[in-house]
Amino acid sequence: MILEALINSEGDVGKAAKSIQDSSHLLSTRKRKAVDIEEWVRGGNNSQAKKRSVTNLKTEQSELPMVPQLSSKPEVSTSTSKPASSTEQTAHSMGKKPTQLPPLLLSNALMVKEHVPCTLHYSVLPPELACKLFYVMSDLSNHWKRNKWWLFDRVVESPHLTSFFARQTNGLDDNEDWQEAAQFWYNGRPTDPPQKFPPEMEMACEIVEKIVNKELQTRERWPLEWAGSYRATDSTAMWKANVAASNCYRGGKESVGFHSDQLTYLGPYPTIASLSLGIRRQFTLREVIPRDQVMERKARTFNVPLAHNSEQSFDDSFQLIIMHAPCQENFKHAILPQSAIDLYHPMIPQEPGTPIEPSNKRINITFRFYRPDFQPASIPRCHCNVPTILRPDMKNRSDGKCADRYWWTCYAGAQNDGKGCNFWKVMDMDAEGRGPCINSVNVK
Ligand SMILES: O=C(O)CCC(=O)C(=O)O
Ligand SMILES: [Fe+2]
Repeated sequence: MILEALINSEGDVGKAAKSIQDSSHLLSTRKRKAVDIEEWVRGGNNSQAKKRSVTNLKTEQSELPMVPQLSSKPEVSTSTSKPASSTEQTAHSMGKKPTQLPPLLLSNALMVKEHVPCTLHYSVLPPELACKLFYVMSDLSNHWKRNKWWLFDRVVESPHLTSFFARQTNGLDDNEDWQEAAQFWYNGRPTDPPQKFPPEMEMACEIVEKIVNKELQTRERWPLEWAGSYRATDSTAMWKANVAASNCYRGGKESVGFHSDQLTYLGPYPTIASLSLGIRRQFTLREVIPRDQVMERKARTFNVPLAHNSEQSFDDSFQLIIMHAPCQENFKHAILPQSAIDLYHPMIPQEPGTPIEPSNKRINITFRFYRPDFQPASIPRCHCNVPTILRPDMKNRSDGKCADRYWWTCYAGAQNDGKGCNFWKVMDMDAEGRGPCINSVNVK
């Protein structure tokens, strides 16, 4: 409903807020309205969010990627879009959301594979490497930051710490200056120069790449996936990581709300390999129901417990989850706050001869491939002269299976008092000279 109000008011946040206020579909108290906005930020229908009081919201806002574009009014022809039927429009304008089913616990790798476009992998790293990597990242995280952006009339912060790393080379050639040459943008502003992969992260990445490539051999490929060649000793390599985003959650309260990862530099149908170290937390996935199926399908939430690498003796100890295509297009994911946690007991002390200190931290490293055909220089700019972001049209999946349309939209508002422009453009892979993609090289 909030997104619709924004569209109807041509991206004017003030007008949108006023129309929501006037709407008879929302409850009348200010408190309830704030909770609705929170639900929207988190992707909606989250019973935990419903229970939280307004005063908690400030510390529990989710990170940027899930915030819909603040100016979503199309300024180019939408002739490729499928008009909503009147029933859908009525359902949508009444703010109806698909009924939720109770969450399903995916407690083993088979269940994960069956229900979501992800795979789970056990005991990925040698236990000592996993422990050392935890210590390295935990120390580095003392200097990490919370993401900040504008939401309506206030600045919000991500409820966890985050940092960005770039690998020595870009995965395509020996160019070691690639990250200095590339100015990435995030949250509507240029990012700080990325850090280099520490040696332990590089070792972990090489192991993760092998697992991802083995898995990809067995999977269906999607038309717009990258199909270029990688610099790899293994000629069968279908995926390389050249960047990593890392998150640190201290205790059970730190979290990340429902979002799908920004595709601006990843391109459509990315593969993202997400490694968990430290305390066990639950990874939650929720399908986004296409608009034309809202009346007949129910949305389900899936919970996947993710544990530290070295807990290999337990059957339910997972440490690497690979989000395959089309996870970002069809699902949102989150690490929701939890009231109780078990401390992590590292297997070796940080310094030889010192006592082992239990920790309440979870470190997550998501290894990603930034595509050469989605380099910063090739990203269209909006009327604010800020690089746009690439968003999948999750709600209008015409075959009901995957997004077939992506938009470039203004994101300048995230750093500019919430004020962006109306820029909105359909991404056209061929016309923009992007690729090669799986569909153009005829690989199944
Ligand atoms: O911590 C996690 O497992 C998820 C992190 C995440 O979703 C992200 O970095 O985009
Ligand atoms: Fe994410």
